[in-house]
Amino acid sequence: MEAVAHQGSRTPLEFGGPLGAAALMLLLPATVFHLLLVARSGPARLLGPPPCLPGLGALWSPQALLLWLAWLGLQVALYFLPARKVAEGLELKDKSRLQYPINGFQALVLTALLLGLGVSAGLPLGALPEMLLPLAFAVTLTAFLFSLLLYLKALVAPVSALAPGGNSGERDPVGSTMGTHGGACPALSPSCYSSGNPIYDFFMGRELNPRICFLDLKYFFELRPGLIGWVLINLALLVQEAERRGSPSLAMCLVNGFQLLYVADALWHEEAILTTMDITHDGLGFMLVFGDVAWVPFTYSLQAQFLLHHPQTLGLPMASFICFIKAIGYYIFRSANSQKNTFRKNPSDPSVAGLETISTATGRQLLVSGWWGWVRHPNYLGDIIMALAWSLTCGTSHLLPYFYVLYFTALLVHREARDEQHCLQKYGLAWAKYCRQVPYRILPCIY
Ligand SMILES: NC(=O)C1=CN([C@@H]2O[C@H](COP(=O)(O)OP(=O)(O)OC[C@H]3O[C@@H](n4cnc5c(N)ncnc54)[C@H](OP(=O)(O)O)[C@@H]3O)[C@@H](O)[C@H]2O)C=CC1
Ligand SMILES: CC(C)CCC[C@@H](C)[C@H]1CC=C2C3=C(CC[C@@]21C)[C@@]1(C)CC[C@H](O)C[C@@H]1CC3
Repeated sequence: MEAVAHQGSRTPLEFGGPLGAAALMLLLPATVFHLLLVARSGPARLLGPPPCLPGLGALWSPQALLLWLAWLGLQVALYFLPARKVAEGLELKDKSRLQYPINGFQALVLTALLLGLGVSAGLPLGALPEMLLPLAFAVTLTAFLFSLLLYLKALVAPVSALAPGGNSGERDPVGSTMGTHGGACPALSPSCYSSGNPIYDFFMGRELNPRICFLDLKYFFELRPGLIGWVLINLALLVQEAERRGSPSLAMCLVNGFQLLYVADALWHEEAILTTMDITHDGLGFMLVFGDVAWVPFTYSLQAQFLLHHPQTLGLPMASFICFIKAIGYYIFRSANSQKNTFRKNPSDPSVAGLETISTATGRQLLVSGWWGWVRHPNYLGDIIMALAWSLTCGTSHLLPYFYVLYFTALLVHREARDEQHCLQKYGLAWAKYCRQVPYRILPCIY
């Protein structure tokens, strides 16, 4: 995922430029299908070939497409229900701020209630695991189609609506935009917000906050259909395991509980997503659309998929040890995220007022003690520790369930590098000082 410079440009393109983007557009869906196939195979080899390649008949199912569209429709409807709060996003280029409903947790609870009603009325939830392959196929097709519509929409969007980054349109400190055609280009020229390569722009996305009325597509996709869909798939795998074996295993219950906690936590702290680089910086293109709706539900449920086909007996001592690891990871993840969010909202809040800070030229401050004085991304460390706990529920006989830990570590290392660049641009010398005071990025004394 090394950055390459576009010809004549001053801003490097990400993910290896157009070639890398094209390769990822093939590789990411191929990985989803590979994992779905090997998880149900006897040897469950992460690196081996899948037992057999499915034909179009096994992939294409109109029912799966209908099910996916119905799920999407349900999540859209829940998005429009009255929210406990309407939050404002960060200030945009034209000085306006967008509004976002804070009702993701409510959507999760209502989905659970509707599902409960459905199951008591005879909905065969345990049949869902048999549909994972055609479902993933339908979701992948719609992700391609939807990204194409977004790409076309961005062609007619005003320049003020285009993403400042992800497509080599980073702002330099004097307000012009470092474009792709060599030298600084005028901030209002659309070509400054495009790599000039349709494949790259399709992959990275160009429009920052595409909306259909009040429906903010990026915010919606990042938190609703895929994230809640992940919990639903896990639950369906648990139900099928109970149907096959009389009761769900301890390992399956732990994975379901841990990942439900993770999703519920994200939805409970939904407002925090508004300051992430995905929302404030990246365009909405294939990477995020596919990542949100296909990659998250179908690969993040890998441990539960593996457990259905490869039952593990987990003794109480091992289960307690795994719960302990999960608790440590969650504690670091949640306290670090909350400390920064509280500090950003109100630096004089008693819980953060005593922490040491560095002032920056923007008027904002950086924490240099507490969690953020330990390493520069304590929340990533907590997240990786939790990922390890999820995989440990699957035992140590196979590498496959550890795919998530490996992928996730790579994702966060790459994300940390991108965030570092943004912070260096934003905070300049103050960021360099922070890096000197807190030299390690994610893992104390090592990285
Ligand atoms: N499960 C998954 O697939 C994924 C999970 N995640 C998780 O989502 C959460 C959010 O991650 P992400 O958005 O990447 O990044 P962070 O929440 O770590 O946010 C980074 C931002 O925090 C601010 N910041 C950095 N250092 C300091 C400091 N010392 N003091 C004050 N502010 C600071 C900067 O923004 P500013 O100064 O502008 O406020 C920086 O850009 C994490 O817990 C991560 O683990 C993320 C990606 C994928
Ligand atoms: C397909 C590619 C390999 C990359 C896709 C990336 C996406 C899967 C992730 C980008 C940022 C994400 C965040 C979350 C889920 C994964 C994606 C969408 C969270 C919502 C997970 C829960 C956390 O509490 C907040 C995260 C914010 C970023």
